[in-house]
Amino acid sequence: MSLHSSLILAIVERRENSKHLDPIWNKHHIERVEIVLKETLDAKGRIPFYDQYGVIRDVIQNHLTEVMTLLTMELPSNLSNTKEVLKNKLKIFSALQHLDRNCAAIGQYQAYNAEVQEELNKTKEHFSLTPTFTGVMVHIDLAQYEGMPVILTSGKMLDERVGYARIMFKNDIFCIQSHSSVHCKPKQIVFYFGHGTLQYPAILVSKNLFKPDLMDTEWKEVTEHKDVRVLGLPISDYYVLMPTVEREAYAELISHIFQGRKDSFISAENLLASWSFWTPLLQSLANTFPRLYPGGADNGNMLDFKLLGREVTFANEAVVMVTQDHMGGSGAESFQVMQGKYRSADMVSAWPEELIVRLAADLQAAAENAVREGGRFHLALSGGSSPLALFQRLARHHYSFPWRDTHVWMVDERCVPLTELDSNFRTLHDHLLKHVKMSYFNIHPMPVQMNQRLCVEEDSGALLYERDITQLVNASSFHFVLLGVGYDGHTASLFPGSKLDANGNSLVALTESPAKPHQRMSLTLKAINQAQKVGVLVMGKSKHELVTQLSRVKDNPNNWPITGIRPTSGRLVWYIDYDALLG
Ligand SMILES: O=C(O)[C@H](O)[C@@H](O)[C@H](O)[C@H](O)COP(=O)(O)O
Repeated sequence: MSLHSSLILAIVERRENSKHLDPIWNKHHIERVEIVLKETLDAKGRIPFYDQYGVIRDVIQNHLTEVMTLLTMELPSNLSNTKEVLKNKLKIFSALQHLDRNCAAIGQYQAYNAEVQEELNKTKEHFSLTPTFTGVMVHIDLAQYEGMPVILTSGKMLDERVGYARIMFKNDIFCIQSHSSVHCKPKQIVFYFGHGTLQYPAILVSKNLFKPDLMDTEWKEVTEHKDVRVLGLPISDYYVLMPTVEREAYAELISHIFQGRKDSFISAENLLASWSFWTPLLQSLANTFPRLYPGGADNGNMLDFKLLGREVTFANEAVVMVTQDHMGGSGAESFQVMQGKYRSADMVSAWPEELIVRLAADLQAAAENAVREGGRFHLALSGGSSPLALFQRLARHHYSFPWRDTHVWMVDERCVPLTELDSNFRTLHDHLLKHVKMSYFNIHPMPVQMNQRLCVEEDSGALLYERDITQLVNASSFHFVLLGVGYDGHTASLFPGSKLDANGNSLVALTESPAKPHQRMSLTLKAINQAQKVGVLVMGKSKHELVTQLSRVKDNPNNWPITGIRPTSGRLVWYIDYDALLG
């Protein structure tokens, strides 16, 4: 057995050997899990390596992720069956919720940049955005752990060198008077990997939780110890278990972790799963400026972070404020939302984040209005990448959105099974629907798969969808249709060159896309133009050319399908971010 596994197996063994743990190892009892590895050292001398990877790839992606999977995986029937352990760990990987930059707070110790300039021979203008500190919140999409945050934290140049995994349990006892009595105290289990105040590896269980069994001889209870505090509690408040035989492995492993050594027993599959889980977070953080911290005890509480719903932010205002100017942004006017006209319709423009905030607010206002007037809100949503930030915003910030009275329809769909990553419905589901409380009956995916085949005319999927619209939506007029626009001027799945009028009176049609997947189902211009409000969302520098072109062309739906969007009695609003508008 390799070093790494022998340390971590202690965690699994404990889980397995304790009859007390099984019933409380779930979201009902666990408040949160914290997995922490703090270092006091800097990255000096290792910069050519470190600057490419940063704290996430260096520590979080391997060591701390490994601890996380072992703490949360289903226990194998036989611990020495490495295949089963691996299978169970991979199950956790596939249940991890996608991470974006809101899920992490990042920092960089102040001297780091000078070290980079020196070791990489960079000029004084060079600024590295590599984080040397991070706190990340992860959620596991399993019924057992729903809503239970797992927090992974690591950093260089912190106040002490310590590593532990702490399971904090909910305290369901409401203490009225004597707060110092034992049952009012925090309930936690700490797998202490060493260093820090305790110095030796140990498992600590709060006395108000349960008394751990000593079923094996590998662990013994320690009752005599120095008078120290461990994670907020005097050591006398814990049952303390120590390994009986001084397992060299612990000491060695810890020193490997602190030296940043990568060798461990983790299988290639495991490594790949971890790599692909962390990559999107790194990509989304690529332009984020880390908070600078002085290092050591001087950090005070400036790296404390808080969890706000699904977001992680630093708890205190930054001491070193970094303005957008450092990033080449344009400072003061960055928060303004501008109103104007575009193609003789209304236009709202702002920096991406403010634009999404505004669009989400407009959607909520439209929803509340519709529900007030008629008890229902019919919303049709597009695919594509632009609305993702909107979906996330709605899911994370709009708790008073009237989802119960909202019907969600699709503007268009790719002819692939709804579970495929390509499917517009799948994207909508993953980023919005599964995070809000909506009735199944109000969710209307397009029937692209019927009779075990995809988008075949004779199966009449388009007709079926049209019938649903006519039956449920008053005068087949959606309250809000959200569109995107493609580089070739397509909107929904209505592409240049396809005879759009040929759809006549139909509301839904099968169409062909020049790009894969070719077959599509789409609302027609007629269906969209009957809506009460149509929003077109255009984001990103890469759309600037298109926005300029569209501002010049006349309405010509056959060449530029988006120009066919002219709501008959409704209102059209363009939501264009500054990147797309100004380039
Ligand atoms: O299924 C789709 O792809 C669409 O509904 C499509 O009309 C989309 O809105 C545009 O192609 C813009 O896509 P982006 O937002 O990814 O640029």
